[in-house]
Amino acid sequence: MAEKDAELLSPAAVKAVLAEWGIKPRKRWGQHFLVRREVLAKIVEAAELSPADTVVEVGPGLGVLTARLLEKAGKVVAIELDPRLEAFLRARFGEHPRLTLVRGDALECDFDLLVQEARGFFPYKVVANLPYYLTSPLLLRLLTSPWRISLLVLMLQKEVALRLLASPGTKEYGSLSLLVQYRTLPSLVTFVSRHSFYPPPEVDSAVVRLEVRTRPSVEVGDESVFFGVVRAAFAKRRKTLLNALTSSSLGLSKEEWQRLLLDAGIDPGRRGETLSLEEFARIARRLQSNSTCGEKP
Ligand SMILES: C[S@@+](CC[C@H](N)C(=O)[O-])C[C@H]1O[C@@H](n2cnc3c(N)ncnc32)[C@H](O)[C@@H]1O
Repeated sequence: MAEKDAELLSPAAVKAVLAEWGIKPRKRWGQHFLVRREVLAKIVEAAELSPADTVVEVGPGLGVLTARLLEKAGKVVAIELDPRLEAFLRARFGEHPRLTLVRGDALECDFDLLVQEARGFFPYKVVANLPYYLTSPLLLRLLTSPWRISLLVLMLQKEVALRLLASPGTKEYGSLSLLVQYRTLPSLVTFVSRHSFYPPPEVDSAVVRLEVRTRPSVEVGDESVFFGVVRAAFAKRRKTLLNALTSSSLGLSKEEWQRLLLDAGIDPGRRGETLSLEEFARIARRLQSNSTCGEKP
């Protein structure tokens, strides 16, 4: 296995294996294979794996990361969409006793159920070099499902990584930053050049580590109200918070929003992108206390 690994860590080796198996990489499935040993090492290190860990890997591809996860973790559940790569992986890993290979779309899978079926341990970790098109929908699903995940270590497009880590008032800050920072403690592991992949993508990447919080970072009451306020504020980035909220479907008049924002200690003339998580939470809590009293402000 070690020898085979070494072979798959150069563009020439990956190219040759793909040709041998008649696999043409599909751009729309984000098939850019990692060929840098140091990056693999950083991903595995950031996941802090032990034999007590179960890892779900999304998109194992040719299995370079899978092999390293298997060296450190107790169990690995790998979900691959492409039947051609699934066939390759089955040949590569054989009947590995600690690997469960699932052929399917990660967006359709219930991760908790897969781990349970694989007799894995909870909470588990998610480690993946993600196809770019999948990043936002998958993150949304992973962070809004009641699944028992303790940590995510993900390779994603650099620009998306910067959005996850962004602070209020920056152009990268948006609803994805808020969701991630609400649910997790995010940190940057490393930036990764496009030349670390074969075939190289058109953008650079980054690895991020998202430590899932046991409790969200702020008290928001009903989360659907909180995320409704966040979505409304960012739907019209150029508008003031007052105008963005008034034109949303949240149901208050301009005067009502004006009063609610002032009561929450927030200047209605600010833009949504300048508000911190705590300030959004304050608006959401006010909105809920209004409606539970049956009285509009
Ligand atoms: C960026 S490549 C990473 C491959 C490998 N892990 C590596 O690091 O070299 C993304 C992988 O995700 C797979 N993939 C794409 N869409 C997927 C989906 N919806 N569910 C599961 N796997 C998917 C692709 O076929 C590909 O193997």
